[in-house]
Amino acid sequence: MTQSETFDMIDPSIATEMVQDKLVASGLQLSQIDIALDGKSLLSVSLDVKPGQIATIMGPSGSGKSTLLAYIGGFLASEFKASGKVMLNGCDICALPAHERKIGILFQDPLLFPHLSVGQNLLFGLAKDARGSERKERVCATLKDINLADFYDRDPATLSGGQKARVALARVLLSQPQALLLDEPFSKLDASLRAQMRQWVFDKAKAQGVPILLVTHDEEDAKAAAGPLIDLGR
Ligand SMILES: Nc1ncnc2c1ncn2[C@@H]1O[C@H](COP(=O)(O)OP(=O)(O)OP(=O)(O)O)[C@@H](O)[C@H]1O
Repeated sequence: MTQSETFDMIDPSIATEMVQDKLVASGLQLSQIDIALDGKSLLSVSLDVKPGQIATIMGPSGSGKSTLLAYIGGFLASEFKASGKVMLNGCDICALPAHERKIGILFQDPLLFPHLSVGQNLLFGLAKDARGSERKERVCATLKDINLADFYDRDPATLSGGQKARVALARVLLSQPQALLLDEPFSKLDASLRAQMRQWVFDKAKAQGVPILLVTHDEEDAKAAAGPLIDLGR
């Protein structure tokens, strides 16, 4: 039975509501997330991040920013007690293991596979739907996009910090995640590269309609993100 046949069988007003429910549910919703450590509440958060929107998480050191990302990503350490719902594009992902959540994550220190070239690192990130020669073409187009056109065969160990950050971000985006969690990914870059990278990743995420959660200490990042802001220190 097709979806429209299913809708034909029920009251049209209910069908409209169902369609609207689906539209409202796209993006990333955190509902009453409560995380505690050693019996004490660490954070309580509710947040709605729409497709292509960038939400910023700020707060002092130790306030739980990385812990919140770990909960959403599905790799929270067992020392924490957590409750609350994480909905991604209409699905409750809390019961899924990390590798099935379709969430891209990027940390402060970009990790590239040292035994693979830059191009092979990007091939590894590429979503499985791309095939054969199309795979290499997409990787080469991406390298051009991040101003590293001649870097396909380069050893990642020979890259500068900014170049590594660009490759790591590109690899995450090539996997076509449904949401992106960024844990201070620009903090080791100098001011001009930081602004350039920030713009690049925000533009890409907007184009792909991916909701982003950005952990940062930088007011400029928060201003550029221009989405909802959660301050865990308040
Ligand atoms: N595996 C763990 N076991 C026990 N406590 C932990 C664990 N990981 C983190 N913590 C504690 O949880 C609290 C929140 O840590 P978290 O790393 O989320 O803070 P943060 O806001 O990201 O800090 P920063 O800005 O310094 O990175 C801290 O008190 C930290 O010591």
